[in-house]
Amino acid sequence: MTGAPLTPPRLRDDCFAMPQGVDWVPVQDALSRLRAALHPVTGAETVPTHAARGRVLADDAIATRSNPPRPNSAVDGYGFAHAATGVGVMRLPLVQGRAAAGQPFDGAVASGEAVRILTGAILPDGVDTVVLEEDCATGAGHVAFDGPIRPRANTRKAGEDVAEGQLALPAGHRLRAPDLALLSALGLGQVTVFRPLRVGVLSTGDEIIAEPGAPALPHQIWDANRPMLLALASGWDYAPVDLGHVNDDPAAIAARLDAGARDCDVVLTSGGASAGDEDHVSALLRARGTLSAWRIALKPGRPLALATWNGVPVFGLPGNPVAALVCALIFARPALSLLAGAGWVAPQGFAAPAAFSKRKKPGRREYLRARLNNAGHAEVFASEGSGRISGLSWATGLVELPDGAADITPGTPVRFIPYEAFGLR
Ligand SMILES: Nc1nc2c(c(=O)[nH]1)N[C@H]1C(S)=C(S)[C@@H](COP(=O)(O)OP(=O)(O)OC[C@H]3O[C@@H](n4cnc5c(N)ncnc54)[C@H](O)[C@@H]3O)O[C@H]1N2
Ligand code: MOO
Repeated sequence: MTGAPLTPPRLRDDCFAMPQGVDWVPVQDALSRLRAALHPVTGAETVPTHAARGRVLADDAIATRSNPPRPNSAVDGYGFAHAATGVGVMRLPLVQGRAAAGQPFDGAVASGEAVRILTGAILPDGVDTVVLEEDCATGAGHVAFDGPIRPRANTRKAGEDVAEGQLALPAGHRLRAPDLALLSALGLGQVTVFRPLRVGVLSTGDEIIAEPGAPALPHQIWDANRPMLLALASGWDYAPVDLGHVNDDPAAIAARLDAGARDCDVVLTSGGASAGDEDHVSALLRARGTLSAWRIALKPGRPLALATWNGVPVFGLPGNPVAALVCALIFARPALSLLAGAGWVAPQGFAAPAAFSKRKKPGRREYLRARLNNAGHAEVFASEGSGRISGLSWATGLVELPDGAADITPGTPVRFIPYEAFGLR
């Protein structure tokens, strides 16, 4: 061979080293840009309230009747007009009949008289106060108790929970079990909600065998990302769409992205996101989609490719399962929530003392697989290897290390974000 000798760069052996001349986008800036670029994409439909858990309100839910609709009793006891009572032992004659929930008292209670009343019963005319039955003696058609009693004691005001015309739940709210109680209590049998976001999930890679348990040669691995991402999507109450697996073949990947863009509102791919010889997803997104050339200062997950394909947002997640999950939780989750009409969401973490030591260089944010030990201190998985899937199961959350340098020793407060805070279940 002739010519100039090959001169390699100085060995750094750090795939997270920041190459010269590349603008690294801090995680927060990338999130802000993503948030600004997206908007809700699903239309609205009407569904019965009982079937609406997990759905996102497309319209404000307004109370068409007050809850409770009329003043009622909060306890089992005796009702009367407060004005006729005073200090010391009261003995009031009992009227015939009673007021019960669902069986209103027929008539009025004169001042100075009392009526038997049960929890949930509308206060009869003339009654504004109720004494607990445990505080009473009864006999010979009378009830006796020790006054004074507070005016309106043991009663509930009409509309004290929600008044007619009041906003019960705002558009954009994702309905949970207690919300179904509220809507039902207000008589709202149907709600207008966004159609569920269709989330396509596609795995790429010549080494991937799509179905676990199917025969695999030593150079082949079973697809771990697709089941994880499909389960994330359904756990977030979206409609997962299994786009399957394709080999590292640009035409096949393009065809599957076409199908995804046709049938889905957003597509999550994994693998081929970085810039290697076989990293066709990022190459395709760059050539035929609109790849935002962000290089995100993040570990793991730096190769995340954010783009649109035929107008549909595509999250080109890294193939390493740990990086795929971190990128899905940090980037896809808030973005999907926004696309689905529920607005941007940020996970709520909290400070926990570290149970580990780590010195971190400035310039990128890091997420570590973590869990709290019995003392409530955050311990981290033994390896930061991005292919160590077992660590994802070992963990109950992530420790987030800030973009700047950090020198963590046992006891240093670190931010722990439980999996639950990412809606992961
Ligand atoms: N020379 C460099 N090599 C790598 C760098 C780098 O900066 N310089 N970055 C590394 C990092 S960080 C990541 S992350 C990966 C990014 O990889 P890609 O998104 O291009 O993904 P692949 O190369 O296709 O796969 C990476 C890894 O993950 C496995 N994989 C892929 N899909 C699945 C799946 N569905 N289930 C389970 N495992 C999967 C794949 O077999 C590879 O082992 O690049 C590093 N390399
Ligand atoms: O960021 Mo790679 O994203 O570590 O595995």
